[in-house]
Amino acid sequence: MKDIVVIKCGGSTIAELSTEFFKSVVNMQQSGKHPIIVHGGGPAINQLLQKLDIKSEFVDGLRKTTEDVLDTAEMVLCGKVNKQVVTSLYQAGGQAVGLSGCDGKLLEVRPINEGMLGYVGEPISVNTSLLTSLMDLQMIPVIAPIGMNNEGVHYNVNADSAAAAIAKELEAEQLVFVTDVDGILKDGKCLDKVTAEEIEAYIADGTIYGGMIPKVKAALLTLTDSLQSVMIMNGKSTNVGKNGSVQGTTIIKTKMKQFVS
Ligand SMILES: Nc1ncnc2c1ncn2[C@@H]1O[C@H](COP(=O)(O)OP(=O)(O)O)[C@@H](O)[C@H]1O
Ligand SMILES: CC(=O)N[C@@H](CCC(=O)OP(=O)(O)O)C(=O)O
Repeated sequence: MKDIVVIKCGGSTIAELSTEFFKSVVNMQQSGKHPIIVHGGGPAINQLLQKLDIKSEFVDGLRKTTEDVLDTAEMVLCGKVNKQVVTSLYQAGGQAVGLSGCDGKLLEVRPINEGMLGYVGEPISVNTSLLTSLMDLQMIPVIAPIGMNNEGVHYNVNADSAAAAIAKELEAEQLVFVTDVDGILKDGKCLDKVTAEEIEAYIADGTIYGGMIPKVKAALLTLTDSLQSVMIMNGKSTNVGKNGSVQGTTIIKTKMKQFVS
C-alpha cells in the first residue's frame, strides 16, 4: 500500500535511538504516511542469556534457538524491548501498539531447518488486515519478531526477515533498516547503491558477513514493483523516511540502464 513505511530498528542501535529519531517517525505519521516499526534486540537477548548462563551461537546471522533460548528471546523482545519502543514513541507524541508475531496471528512462520537451527522460523503469512486496522486508528504498530506456526508453536524470527515479510505483504512504499553502521561498507567506505548481483558477490568474498547477511537477503526478497529500493542507514541519523536527505546504502534490483536517444 502506498504510504506505508516499514522501519526495522536493529538491536545494535535501539538503546541509542534519539528522541529526534522517534519524533521523525511520529512526524512521518502526522504528514500522512503510515510507519510500522519492527524491532530486533540481539544484544539484549545476549545479555540475559549470559546472566542465565545459557549458551547460544549464530549461523550466518541467525541464532540457533533451543527451548531455553526461545523463552529468553521472547521475554526480552516482547516483554522489554517492545514496550521500550512503544514508550519512546509515546514520549515523542505518538500512539503506538506493541505486538508480537503471535498476537492476532500477525506472523505465521515455519521452521527454517529445525535440525540445524532449532526454533528459528521464517514468515509464511502476515495478518495485514490487523496492521491496516491499527493504522486506520492512527496507531503505530510496533512488532517483536516472535512468530507462531499453525499449531501454536512459537519460533524466534530474525527481525530483518520479519520486517521484509511485512513490507512485502503490505506492498509497502519503503523499507528501511536502521542499524549501527552507515550502510554497507566496502574497504571502509559506505556504498551509495548496490544491486542484487553485487550483493551475491559481496557475500561470496566476505565483504558482507554476520548480521548484514540476513539484512541484505531480506532486502532482496522484498524488492518488487511497489517497493523498488530498500535502505540501510545508521540509527544516529535522525531523519528517517525523508527521501533524498538520508545517508546510507540503497539496495536496488539492478542498475538502471542508460538510454541514449
Ligand atoms: N559489509 C558490511 N558493511 C557494514 N556492516 C557489516 C558488513 N558486513 C557485516 N557487517 C556487520 O553487520 C552489523 C549489523 O548487523 P547486526 O549486528 O545484526 O545489526 P542489527 O542489530 O542492527 O540488525 C554491523 O555492525 C557489522 O558488524
Ligand atoms: C533467529 C534470530 O536470529 N533471531 C534474532 C531476533 C532478534 C533480532 O533479529 O535482533 P537484531 O535486529 O538485533 O539482529 C535473535 O535471536 O537475536
